[in-house]
Amino acid sequence: MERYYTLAEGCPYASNSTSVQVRGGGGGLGLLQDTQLIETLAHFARERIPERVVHAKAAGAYGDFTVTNDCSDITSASFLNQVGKTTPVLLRISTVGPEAGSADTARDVHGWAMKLYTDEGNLDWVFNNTPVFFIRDPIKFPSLNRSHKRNPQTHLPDPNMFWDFHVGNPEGFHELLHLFSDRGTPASLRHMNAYSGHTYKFTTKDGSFKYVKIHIKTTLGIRNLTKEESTQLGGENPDFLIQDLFEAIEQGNYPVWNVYVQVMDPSQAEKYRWNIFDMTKVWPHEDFPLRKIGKLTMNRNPQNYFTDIEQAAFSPSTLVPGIAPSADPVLQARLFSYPDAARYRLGVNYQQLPTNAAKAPVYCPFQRDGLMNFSNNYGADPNYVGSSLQPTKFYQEVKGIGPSALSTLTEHEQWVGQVCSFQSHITDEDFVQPTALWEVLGKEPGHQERVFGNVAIHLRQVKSSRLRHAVYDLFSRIAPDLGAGVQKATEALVSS
Ligand code: HEM
Repeated sequence: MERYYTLAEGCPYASNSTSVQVRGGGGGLGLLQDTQLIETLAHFARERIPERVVHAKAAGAYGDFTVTNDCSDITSASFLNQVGKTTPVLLRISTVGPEAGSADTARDVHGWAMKLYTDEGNLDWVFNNTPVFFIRDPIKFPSLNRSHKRNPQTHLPDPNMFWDFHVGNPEGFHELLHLFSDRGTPASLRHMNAYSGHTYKFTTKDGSFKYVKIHIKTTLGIRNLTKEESTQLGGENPDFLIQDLFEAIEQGNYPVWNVYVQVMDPSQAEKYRWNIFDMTKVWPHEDFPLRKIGKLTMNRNPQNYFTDIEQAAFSPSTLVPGIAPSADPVLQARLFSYPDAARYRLGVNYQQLPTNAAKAPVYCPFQRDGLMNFSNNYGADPNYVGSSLQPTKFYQEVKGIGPSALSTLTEHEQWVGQVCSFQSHITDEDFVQPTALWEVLGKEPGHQERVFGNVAIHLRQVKSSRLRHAVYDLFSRIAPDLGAGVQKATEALVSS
């Protein structure tokens, strides 16, 4: 049958050329009975949903994760239990601070949110393109982001606020060095890495676990923009990165990443130089080499950006058996914050939206009703857990998993409790890894000099000389030549 337009309830939509009016005297009065006009205006005014408070601007794509190497010795995760096993994936790559309409080539950390639709439920990897973060105490997160966003009076991005926050919270200088290196302006999302940053746990069926950090590395090589290129592209094509990814996939030029883990035994964590719950630190590869587990291929563009990408909700708390959060306080806070954000942004039944719905069977009859519930709402099933009238098993009973090896776990948990008071102290140790990063940048000709200019163009806008000098002092704690180079480049611009 030939298709024709209808209203949302199905009534044929007559035509779009005239609204129903009482005409006379050269004008026309609208009628309440013109449902077509009222519906179209009312729906238009409600088309927008709140944009994400951070990570608003993004590209998205679908693809597959495939296991390439056996890792059943460190995790019981079903999607990882067989070489060659493939899991469908949704990926959303974002900038962090600026709004949805901003230029995606602007200098920023880039978010990497991945939903793996595994056969034991969804797993979200909500990562960044940097292996460390600005803070290690989650209570600072809203202040951090407000300082990167707009001034409450001028409504302008404000470098005074930005550097004021970071001088007051110098644990972020490791991440700042990443941000103001070339890595802060990727030339393409296909040529970019991503990192869990946080320590996670890979668990096995006997209840034992390893600590892991996850690395996703492009097979295409890293490519970055200079500040001149990123500024020019920001003006000429503010959607440059989205377009690059979309067109590459459209042309069958599918980007591929390898996925690795660094693996640490809990006993090693207790003796390690760096606190493994401190997200301003990495585990150097010479201490914990990368172990390959899989590969990721992005091979399908969204059919509809709003339903596939904008309505997607990712959370570090969306986990599957075999992967668990560590005691990193920032990660712990994130486990709460993302579902909370999704309930606000998308509504309480956001898990039912097609892009968020698990492909594995879901049976959650104790979570029902609520606004915009569009499932069958579990019909007549009991709405409380453990009914004897309609008995339902738990995962352990179905899978035959025994009690955990609790003795070692308990001892380790005591250690975990003791080491979690590290957040507010800054010591010289906090500058050791940034110094190592500075030396790595030095191996690439011109990169260190570009960092001077990248910081200077931003820091020059700070009015307070005291604040600018506090920034130079902190960069000097990483490396005297870094502090001096930033100072020289910045002050030259200030006095020009
Ligand atoms: C205390 C620390 C943090 C808090 C409270 C926090 C909170 C949030 C919130 C509220 C959103 C918006 C979610 C939405 O509206 O759907 C978000 C998005 C995001 N965050 Fe965080 N965040 C934190 C740290 C981090 C870290 C350390 C990473 C990376 C390792 C990260 C990666 C992301 C990504 C990739 C997104 C975008 C998700 C998407 O594409 O929908 N965040 N975060």
